[in-house]
Amino acid sequence: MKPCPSTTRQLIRLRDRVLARSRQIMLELSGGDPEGILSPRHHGLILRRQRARLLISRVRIVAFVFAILTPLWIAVDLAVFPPEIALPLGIARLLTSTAFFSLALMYADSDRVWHAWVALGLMFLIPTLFFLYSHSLLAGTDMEGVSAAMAAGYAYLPFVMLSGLAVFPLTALEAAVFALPVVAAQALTGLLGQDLMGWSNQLGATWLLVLIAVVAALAGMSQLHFMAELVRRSSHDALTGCLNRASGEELVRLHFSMARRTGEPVTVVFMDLDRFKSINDRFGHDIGDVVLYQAANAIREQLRDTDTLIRWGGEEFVLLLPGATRSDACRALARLQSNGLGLRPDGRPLTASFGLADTLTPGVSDVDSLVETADRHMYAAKRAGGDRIVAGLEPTP
Ligand SMILES: Nc1nc2c(ncn2[C@@H]2O[C@H](COP(=O)(O)OP(=O)(O)OP(=O)(O)O)[C@@H](O)[C@H]2O)c(=O)[nH]1
Repeated sequence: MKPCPSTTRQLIRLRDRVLARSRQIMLELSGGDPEGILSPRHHGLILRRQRARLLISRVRIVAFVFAILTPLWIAVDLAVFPPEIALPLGIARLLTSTAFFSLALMYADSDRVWHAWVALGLMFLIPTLFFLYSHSLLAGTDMEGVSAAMAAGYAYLPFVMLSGLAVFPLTALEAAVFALPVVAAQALTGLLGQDLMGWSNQLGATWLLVLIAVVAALAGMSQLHFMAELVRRSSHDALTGCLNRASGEELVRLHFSMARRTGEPVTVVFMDLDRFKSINDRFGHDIGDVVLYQAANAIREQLRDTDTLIRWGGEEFVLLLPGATRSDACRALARLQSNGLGLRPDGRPLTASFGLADTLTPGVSDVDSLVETADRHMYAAKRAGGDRIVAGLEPTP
């Protein structure tokens, strides 16, 4: 007996709702980012590069502002201090300003982590040296009234410096490393008897400085946490939890340049699910989404921790296999094919067409040609009927 068409439609609608809800629950449980699709190593890599870029740009802005502000105070020094103090202080200010200007020009387009650390180190070193010099100059002289007040102002420079820690997204350890020399310089002036505040205030001032450093470091840490979350969200595809195309492309470029430097191979696999449109057409878009999600999961489970799955767009994915030649990748993909990518809603196996290229493939000279070659091979697999791997290694018929 043939089932009544309206009952069939109702059953399909019910199944759609159940599957859509289960997909939603799965995504909610995983926070939209099923753990492991993107290894922490890769997420860390992108975050580190973006943070380094941000740190360097902030250092350069702050350095530029201080390069302008530092010499402006020369007029005040000349007005309140005697020439034997105001003149060397003025020269120190000009040197400090020049150092800040140089820092503002450094590492313009860099996203290297060690560049960011060097820039931050200089950012704190330059005013610390100025503080130590100005302090030793002013501490040896007897001053009263406005001059004494202005001289005491120099003693507060470390407080300004350490509150500036809050501007930078840093870990607790990094904040401690940058804050420690400043606290040490401030304590040193007290130990050497050069305190402009008087002994009674010096200890309390050092303690206050540490507290300010801790609070500023907490602000920097919360910035870092916020940034990590933003990077995670902006770099992932919400449906499958894979890296999205923009971040994926960045990672492919990064691995390509590392492979060029080290001579290690890296393989890019273009993968396109076969006849995916017919799933949407027959069973609806929500079921199509579930199939996509399950396929991404199936691939993830079979990847190594160092491999990355990127959703390139629609039902097209890119697999990035660092350290693998095309032959290695073919073996991994053959395993993937035999274990399967999940089922189509009608119960038949879901298949895909794979196109490969590695850094040793003839004609691959840059990252664009690497991706284009893999894409071309994938289309060759598609033209040949799908459900196959084309690596450019096959004997020509
Ligand atoms: N459900 C769902 N479908 C999507 C999504 N992104 C793209 N698609 C669909 O994927 C289908 C891709 O269709 P085609 O490019 O014709 O590819 P195909 O049907 O897989 O055919 P072959 O690639 O030749 O095997 C289209 O129906 C798109 O609407 C998505 O996020 N969810």
